[in-house]
Parts: sequence; C-alpha cells; structure tokens
Amino acid sequence: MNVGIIGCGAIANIIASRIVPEDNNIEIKYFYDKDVERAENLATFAGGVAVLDFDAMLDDVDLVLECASPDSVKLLAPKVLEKGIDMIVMSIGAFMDTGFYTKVLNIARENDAHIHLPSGAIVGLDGIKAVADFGLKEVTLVTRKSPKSLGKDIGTEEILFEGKASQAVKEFPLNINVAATISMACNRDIDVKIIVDPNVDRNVHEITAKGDFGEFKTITMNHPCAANPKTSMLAAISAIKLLKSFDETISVGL
Ligand SMILES: NC(=O)C1=CN([C@@H]2O[C@H](COP(=O)(O)OP(=O)(O)OC[C@H]3O[C@@H](n4cnc5c(N)ncnc54)[C@H](OP(=O)(O)O)[C@@H]3O)[C@@H](O)[C@H]2O)C=CC1
Ligand SMILES: O=C([O-])CC(=O)C(=O)O
Repeated sequence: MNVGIIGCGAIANIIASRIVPEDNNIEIKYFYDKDVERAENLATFAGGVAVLDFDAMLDDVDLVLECASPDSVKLLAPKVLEKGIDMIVMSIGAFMDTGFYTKVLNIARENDAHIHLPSGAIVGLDGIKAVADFGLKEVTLVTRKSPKSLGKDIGTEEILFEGKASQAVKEFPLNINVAATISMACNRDIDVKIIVDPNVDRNVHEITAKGDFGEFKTITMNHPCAANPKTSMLAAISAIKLLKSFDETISVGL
C-alpha cells in the first residue's frame, strides 16, 4: 500500500519513524507540506519523496494520511476522494462543518472512497459508538492542558472554553479535534470544557457518558509530543495502529 502524507510535523514524524516497510505492506512514499523544506527533511529521513505537485502524487497512492490542519482537510480531501482514494484524517474538526461533511460524504460515496478517523488522543470511542443509538443521554468532554500546550501565558487554572464541540473546534482548531471525534461517534454536538492548568504536564481528556446502559468515564493522561506539545503521542500511535489494522484477519474491538 503506497501512502502519501499531508503535513510533515509532529504526528507525521512519529508515524514515519515507526512504520517499517519490511514489517508490513505499508510504504509511506510521499511527503507533502506547505513548508517544502519540512517535507524534504522528512522524505530524506524516511527514504521517500517530497511532493511539489499534490495532484501528481494522487496518481501513485492507495491512501492519503492527513496530519496537517482542518484547513488542509477542507482544501485537499475533496481532490483525494474524487480520485477514489481512501483517507485517514487526523484533523477531524473539519467535519463539524455540516456543509463540508455532507459534501465529502457524497464525493466519497460517488467514488467508492473511504474516510477513516482514528481514535486519536482519547480512549472510550468503542463504548460511545456502541451505545450511541441505545438511550445515550449525555456525553461530556473535559480537556485539561498545560499553558505550553494551549499556547497561553497563565499562572493559575482557568476555564478557556465551555460550550459545544462545533464551537470548540472553531476556537481551538489545533487542540480539540478529539471533541469532533466523539461527536461523530455518537451523532451529536457534545458538551466540551477546555481548561488551561499550570499544574499539569499532560494532555488530559476526561469523557463521561450516561444513558440507559449505565454510565462510564474514561481519563486519558497523555504525554505531549516533544515536537508539538498541543499534540499527544497517543494520537500518532493510534494512526499507526489503524494503518496496520487494514491487514488484520481478525479485528478486536469496534
Ligand atoms: N484526532 C486527534 O486526536 C488529534 C488530531 N490532531 C491534529 O492533527 C494535525 C497534525 O498535528 P501535528 O502533527 O501535531 O501538527 P504539526 O503542527 O506538528 O504539523 C502539521 C504540519 O502540517 C502543515 N500544514 C498545515 N496546514 C497545511 C496545509 N493546508 N497544507 C500543507 N501542509 C499544512 C504545518 O505547517 P505550518 O506549521 O506552517 O502550519 C505543519 O508543518 C493537527 O490538525 C492537529 O490538531 C492532533 C492531535 C490529536
Ligand atoms: O492530542 C491531543 O491531546 C488532542 C488534540 O490536540 C486534538 O484533539 O486536536
């Protein structure tokens, strides 16, 4: 499977350094970034090709892995899907724009392409998906990150945002894609709180779900990526596992 990557930052670097083509059928061959030097550096490291012409890359890939930004999804996903090429998308917040969501869904259906959304920096999506249509009454996400991760210069704990996921991804497009992932898993605009906390050095995501099934709570206390403290290691790792899972004969979990 030939893979092209959009965005050559923290997630792409982890993925490119952990996917060994000899171990599986995945070859991460193409590297695209609006910063060409970043693409060239990662391509050189990974023994791949830095992409100058995005459209030309699409003639030689089986899958495109986006790890750049919600804007890149809006700009480039339609081009990829129109060619019938599958995608893995990390910047899931892009799909909270309902007009864009409907547009890409139609393009993907018309061209027999598939969009895979990794669980990313959170745990518990399996449960949320399972109960989504079975009396799920309430889902909330409380995200707590350090001032460094949220790009704030604050000495005391402060609530930065309280509201719906659709608004959270507009105000924090590079920090709260997980809210979109949860919303998509249960087909509702979930309630989100974002807290900047100088006493944490992890990216913490606490999900609570209540309904006819009972109740569950998951807390993920992520190590941030060294290259980008907004982003958790687990996000990159989940994409690696998703890529490798395409080969599995027996799949575990949802
Ligand atoms: N689903 C999830 O659970 C998670 C999702 N994410 C999301 O994944 C994405 C990647 O994260 P991460 O690797 O940490 O980000 P980085 O900022 O480390 O790297 C992203 C790279 O993509 C580039 N880029 C941005 N927009 C475009 C574009 N339109 N075309 C080409 N290149 C572009 C950036 O350039 P420049 O720096 O110049 O903008 C940068 O070089 C982000 O959107 C992030 O919010 C992150 C963590 C968890
Ligand atoms: O990596 C994380 O902890 C979450 C994140 O940045 C996002 O969802 O965009």
